[in-house]
Amino acid sequence: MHPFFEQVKGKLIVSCQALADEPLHSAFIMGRMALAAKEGGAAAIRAQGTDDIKEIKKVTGLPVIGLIKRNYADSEIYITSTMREVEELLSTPCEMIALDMTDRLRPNGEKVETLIEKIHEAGRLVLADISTYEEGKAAEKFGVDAVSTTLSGYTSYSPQIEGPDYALAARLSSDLLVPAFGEGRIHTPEDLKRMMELGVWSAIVGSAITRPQLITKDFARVL
Ligand SMILES: CC(=O)N[C@H](C=O)[C@@H](O)[C@H](O)[C@H](O)COP(=O)(O)O
Repeated sequence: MHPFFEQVKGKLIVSCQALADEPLHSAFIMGRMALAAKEGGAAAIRAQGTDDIKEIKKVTGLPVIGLIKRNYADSEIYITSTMREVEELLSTPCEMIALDMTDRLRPNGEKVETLIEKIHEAGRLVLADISTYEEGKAAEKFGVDAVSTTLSGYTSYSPQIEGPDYALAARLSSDLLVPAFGEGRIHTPEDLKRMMELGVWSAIVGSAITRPQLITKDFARVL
């Protein structure tokens, strides 16, 4: 097994992302955010964009799951959609690349197999971001190294629930041979604990730690 998996087993992975329309959009700030996450006990970082990934690696030295969010007119897929994003990510030192592996058409009709092959040839790991159990099973067949519940609630056909998709995480953890990560709407330490107790390999927390505009909103809405 790749050392990455030993490093993150039973641990917290923190997603440090701020897109161009978010207040903290800046590689410098994401580097500092990731350093704070490291000080707090994060075992790895999930990050968006080549500048952020390079800065986070330099500042923290932690393992990084890289992705690029980019919208295309002919597809709903936006997380590492095409070979263009894969090649950009391969220019960074990230250990693992997260790919949308939902059952939806990719831009330009590109095939996910080609992307997986390219990533593996470069000696990196593939994380499948999925929204349903069936997509997780299919991703495993495609030869990915791990799956994450990232997109549950973000495809039209997955359950639209407020909290984390514990049921999906539990099912994937018990049925798949590859590690399953719990991700998406883990808002509190209690949520994280429950997710881990379901048997996930590790869990990824983003907004509740690294999107202060959303954290503030949560406080402000009770007033
Ligand atoms: C759906 C989507 O695009 N999720 C993105 C995936 O990279 C990120 O915006 C999330 O922050 C990440 O998945 C962690 O989830 P949460 O922020 O809920 O803890």
